[in-house]
Amino acid sequence: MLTLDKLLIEQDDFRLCADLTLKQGSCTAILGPSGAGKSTLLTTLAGFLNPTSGRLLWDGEDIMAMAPGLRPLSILFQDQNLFPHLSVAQNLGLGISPRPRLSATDHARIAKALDRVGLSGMGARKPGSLSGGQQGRVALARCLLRAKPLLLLDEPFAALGPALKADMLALVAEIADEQGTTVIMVSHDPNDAKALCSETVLLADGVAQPPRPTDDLLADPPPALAAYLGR
Ligand SMILES: Nc1ncnc2c1ncn2[C@@H]1O[C@H](COP(=O)(O)OP(=O)(O)OP(=O)(O)O)[C@@H](O)[C@H]1O
Repeated sequence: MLTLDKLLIEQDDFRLCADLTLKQGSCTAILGPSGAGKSTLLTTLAGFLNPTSGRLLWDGEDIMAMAPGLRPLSILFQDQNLFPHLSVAQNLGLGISPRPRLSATDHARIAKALDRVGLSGMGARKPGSLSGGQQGRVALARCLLRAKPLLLLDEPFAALGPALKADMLALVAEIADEQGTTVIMVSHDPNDAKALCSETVLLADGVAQPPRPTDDLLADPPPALAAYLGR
């Protein structure tokens, strides 16, 4: 269970309060107008930004004092964060260990992860020689290898066409299901929320509201969400 306990995030004159709980293994979308603080919230969960006050608990343990790399989570951004000078396999190796030299076991795990995301045999390629969709798969494979219990997605597939994006969301759902991962996904597209997330947190007017069933929220959106959806 992930608990945002009276979290207050402030940046200059921006303020966001979050007091809510996400169930283990759940998949939650974060929807809200531009500038509402969706990315800021993920950045705070990931440990790159300190909140002004409040606690962040994973399974009852306060993880706020943990450095980003030690938190029980992986984060996937739109730009995928792949190192261009490293091969796909080396990029994936960084998900397992910071050592430059990988063991035979590491190589076997990397090959299996590549296979899982449909990129068998592409380990020697450089990210620049892959399509955007393939790069997304590599980044997802790296999260798979890290095998952290929490996966944060900040619009990672926004640049992909609708069919590819749907494929990637389906793959995330499958992998999260297999690993029992708790997923939090920022998106601008309510259809993404519907496709992947049974629950949605609405961010508006400085508040992250407790999660509600996505279908209910979209069928009867509160005014801030209705305005955002153009209804
Ligand atoms: N480094 C920063 N310093 C000060 N304010 C910031 C900083 N980064 C973001 N903000 C402000 O925080 C607020 C939330 O920004 P954020 O990027 O989290 O919103 P968002 O909901 O993800 O928006 P979008 O949907 O447009 O990506 C905005 O008002 C933004 O101007």
